[in-house]
Amino acid sequence: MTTGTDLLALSPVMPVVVIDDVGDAVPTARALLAGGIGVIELTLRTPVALAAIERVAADVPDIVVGAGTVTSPEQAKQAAGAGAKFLVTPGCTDSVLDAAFATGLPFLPGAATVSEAMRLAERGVSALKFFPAEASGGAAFLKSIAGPLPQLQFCPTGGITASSAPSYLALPNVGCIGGSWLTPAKLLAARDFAAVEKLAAEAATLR
Ligand SMILES: O=C(O)C(=O)C[C@H](O)[C@H](O)COP(=O)(O)O
Repeated sequence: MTTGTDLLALSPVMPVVVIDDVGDAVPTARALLAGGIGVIELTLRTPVALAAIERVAADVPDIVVGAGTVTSPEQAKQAAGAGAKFLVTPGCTDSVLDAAFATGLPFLPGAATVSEAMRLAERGVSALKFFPAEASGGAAFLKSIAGPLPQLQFCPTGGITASSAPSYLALPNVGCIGGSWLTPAKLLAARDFAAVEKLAAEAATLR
């Protein structure tokens, strides 16, 4: 996997995961993998996120682990150092984009408007995260821009559920969708990894 476009092809759903207890990282990754999802985005929203990436990279080599919520150049560097195989950003600035390019990792920069998407395309990006998807116009927005921007592929994320997923996945410019519904905080707090595996198995058949 070398480009953002390769990243979109890994799975119909990119699980967006918030880890509070670093001990949950490996069992969560194993549960997703057992359910048929071969990719995990660990968000840099908690103090243990980088350690969680390190553990998954070391202990669950069969899942492709990446870092989400990358909002600064330093975080891009740190995530790469921790063993992340890809980066995802909710939006994008020039400095974050430069730092992401510098890691050499595939990455999905976030965009929510046509102009943001065009600016990223000018920088050579062809796979983007569309965030926050539901709040920014949802599937109808992506359908509208497939005509003028046919070269761009998206991973819409934000407010998507198992029931709204098919309307996104049916679009020609959607490579995969992102969502946190496979790993709800409640299930992780209860360490109910069997339930995570079940949600993953359902998500794996979405496309
Ligand atoms: O953390 C990031 O980098 C984000 O951009 C936000 C996440 O992608 C969404 O919070 C996931 O959306 P939900 O599935 O609605 O929970």
